Amino acid sequence: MNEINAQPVLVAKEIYKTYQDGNQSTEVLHGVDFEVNAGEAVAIVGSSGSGKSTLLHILGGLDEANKGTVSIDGQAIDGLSSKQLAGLRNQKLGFIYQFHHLLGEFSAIENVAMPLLIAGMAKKTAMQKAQALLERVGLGHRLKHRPSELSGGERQRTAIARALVNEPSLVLADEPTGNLDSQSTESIYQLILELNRDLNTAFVVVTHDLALAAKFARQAYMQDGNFVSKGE
Ligand SMILES: Nc1ncnc2c1ncn2[C@@H]1O[C@H](COP(=O)(O)OP(=O)(O)OP(=O)(O)O)[C@@H](O)[C@H]1O
Repeated sequence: MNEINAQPVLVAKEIYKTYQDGNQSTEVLHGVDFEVNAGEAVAIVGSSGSGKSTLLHILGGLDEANKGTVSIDGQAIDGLSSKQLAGLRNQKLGFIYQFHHLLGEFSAIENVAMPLLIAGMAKKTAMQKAQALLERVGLGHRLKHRPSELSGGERQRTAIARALVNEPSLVLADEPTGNLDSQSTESIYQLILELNRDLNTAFVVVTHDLALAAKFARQAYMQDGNFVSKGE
């Protein structure tokens, strides 16, 4: 890894999160520290309820911590207005969820172009970029298909193309293959790792599957709301 690559793209310090449910409050993250370098591929693993999704939401600015700081590419996200945060998310981050969240009334290429159009890019250029990425994820023959006309694996490939179209520094993925069969799961992980290598985009992927996590350069293990060393 060279000097430039070693810059952190994400720094989270002392993250605490408490959920309030009526009178009952439950602390689910207890002072989590987490750092990701540019171009790194990290898998977060841990048992159900250990706090993986909660942490990922906070890292992506989709949810707020009660305490602690998160910086993306050197910029603190705490204290940003919702408009500034939306702008930062659009520029710096990509998200892939278990469910694809594609817009049903739009084609694959339109779905992928959407973040660029939102960011103000001219439609022709946005569509060209979207097409190039869909070709890169193996969907050059499905550009005009709507989500309902795609297979589960194809929908997730479209969602991956959409997450990458803004050339983010970091992609956050929460169980991106949770709804897919084992063959599609394998090929989606293969694709994620290829894109990580080729585009030098950092990926943080939450999975409960240790065999899939092992394919990543680094594994981070969560247990009861904090990271632990392997085997703890
Ligand atoms: N909105 C909420 N309100 C109250 N408690 C919540 C809320 N969201 C999550 N929790 C609780 O926080 C804890 C951590 O949940 P989280 O979804 O982060 O875990 P996880 O490790 O991602 O689990 P899984 O692998 O099952 O998705 C769980 O005990 C969960 O019940």
